Amino acid sequence: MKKKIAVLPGDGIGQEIMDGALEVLKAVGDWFGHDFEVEKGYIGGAAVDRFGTPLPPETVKLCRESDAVLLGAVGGPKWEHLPKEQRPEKGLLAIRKEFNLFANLRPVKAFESLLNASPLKKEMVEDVDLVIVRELTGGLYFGQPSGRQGKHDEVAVDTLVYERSEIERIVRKGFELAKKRKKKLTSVDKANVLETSRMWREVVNEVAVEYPEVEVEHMLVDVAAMKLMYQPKQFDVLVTENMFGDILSDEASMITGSLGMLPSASLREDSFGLYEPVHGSAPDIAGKGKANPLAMILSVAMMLRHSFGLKEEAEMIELAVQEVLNAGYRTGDLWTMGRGTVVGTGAMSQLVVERLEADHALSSILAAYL
Ligand SMILES: NC(=O)C1=CN([C@@H]2O[C@H](COP(=O)(O)OP(=O)(O)OC[C@H]3O[C@@H](n4cnc5c(N)ncnc54)[C@H](O)[C@@H]3O)[C@@H](O)[C@H]2O)C=CC1
Ligand SMILES: CC(C)CC(=O)C(=O)O
Ligand SMILES: [Mg+2]
Repeated sequence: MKKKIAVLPGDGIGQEIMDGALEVLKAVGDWFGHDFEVEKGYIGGAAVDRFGTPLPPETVKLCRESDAVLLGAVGGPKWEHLPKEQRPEKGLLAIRKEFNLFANLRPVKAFESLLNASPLKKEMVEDVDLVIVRELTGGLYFGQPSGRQGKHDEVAVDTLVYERSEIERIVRKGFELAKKRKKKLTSVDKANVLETSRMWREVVNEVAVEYPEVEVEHMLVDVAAMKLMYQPKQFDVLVTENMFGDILSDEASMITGSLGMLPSASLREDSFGLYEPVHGSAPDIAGKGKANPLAMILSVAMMLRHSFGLKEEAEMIELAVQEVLNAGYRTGDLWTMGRGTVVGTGAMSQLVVERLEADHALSSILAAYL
C-alpha cells in the first residue's frame, strides 16, 4: 500500500516523540511491504517562529495532499504572551476545524504490566478498556463571541454553542462504536445546568431509538469524573462535548499510569484523520530525552487502523509496545520504585522497533515451516 503522511512534530517534546514514532512506522512498513511517504510540516510555536502564524497555508496544503496527519504537540512558555490568534494552540484548533475532524477517539486501556504504575488500586484498573468519544470542532473552544468586552476589557467571554446536527453526528459515532464493542454508551453532560447539555440529552435519546442493542445512560460530568476514578470498569464508550472530553481524558489517563500512554484519532466521515497523543508539549521535560513516546507510537497504530484499514499492522505495533512493557522497560513517568528498567525517549522507541523486527523475523520463520 502507498500512502502519504503529513508529519507535524510541533513544539516541546513533539519532535522527540515523533522521531521514534516514524522509526516504528518505517519498521512496520518494511515488514508488510508498504510505502509510507512522510513529509514534514510546521504547526504551533514552530510555525509561528518560521511563518508568523500557528497554521500556515503551506501546512494546510501539505495535509490536503496527504492521506493522514501525524501530530506531536503544540505550545510552550515561549509563545504564551502572544495574542490568542497567534498562540500555538490556535493552530491545533484551526487544523481540526479546517479538516472538519469532529470525532476525537481517545481509547483508555490498562496494560497488564502497568497496573502498578497507576495511582489507583490494581483491582480497580485491571481490565479497564474504554473509549472517550469527544466532540472536537464545536462547543466552548470555538463559540463566538469569545474575547474581552467592556470599556476597560473588564469582562471576559467564551461562548458554549452547539447545533443539533453537530451533536447528532458525534452521538452517532458513539453509538456505532459502542455497537461494535461492549454495547454500552455513557453520554456525559451537565444537563442540570446547561441548555446545550439538555439538547445533547434530547439528541442522544432520539438517536438511541436506532440502536436498541446499545444500553444508554446519561451521566452528569462531575459524577463522571468521580466514577472514572472510582469504578472505571463500568464504562465502555463515553460520548461527550469538547471541553468535558478534553478534561476527562487527561483524568482517565491515570488509569493507564501516565498521560504519556494515551493516543488519539481525530476523524471525519471519510478515511482522512489526524493522529496525536492526548498530552501536550510538556515543556517541563522537553529536550531532556525523558518523554514517553508510547502515546505517539500508539497514535501511529490508530492511523494504520482507522485511516488505512491496516488492522494487523496496527495490532503488531500494539503487541510490540505490550512486549516492551512486559519486559520491564519504563520511561520515567511510568517508573514505580523498584519496578522495571528506566529508559529515555529514544531507547524506548528503539525497543519497540527491535520488538517489531524480532516479531517479523519470528513470523517469517513460522511461515516457512507452516
Ligand atoms: N494536543 C496538544 O498539542 C496539547 C497542547 N497543550 C499545550 O502544551 C503545553 C504544556 O501544557 P501542560 O499543561 O504542561 O500539559 P502537558 O500535557 O504538556 O503536560 C502535563 C504533565 O504531563 C507530563 N507529560 C505529558 N506528556 C508526557 C509524556 N509523553 N511523557 C512523560 N510525561 C509527559 C508533563 O511533563 C507534565 O508534567 C501548553 O502550552 C498547552 O497549551 C496541552 C494539551 C494538549
Ligand atoms: C491544547 C488544546 C487546544 C487542546 C487540548 O488540550 C486537547 O486537545 O487535549
Ligand atoms: Mg487536553
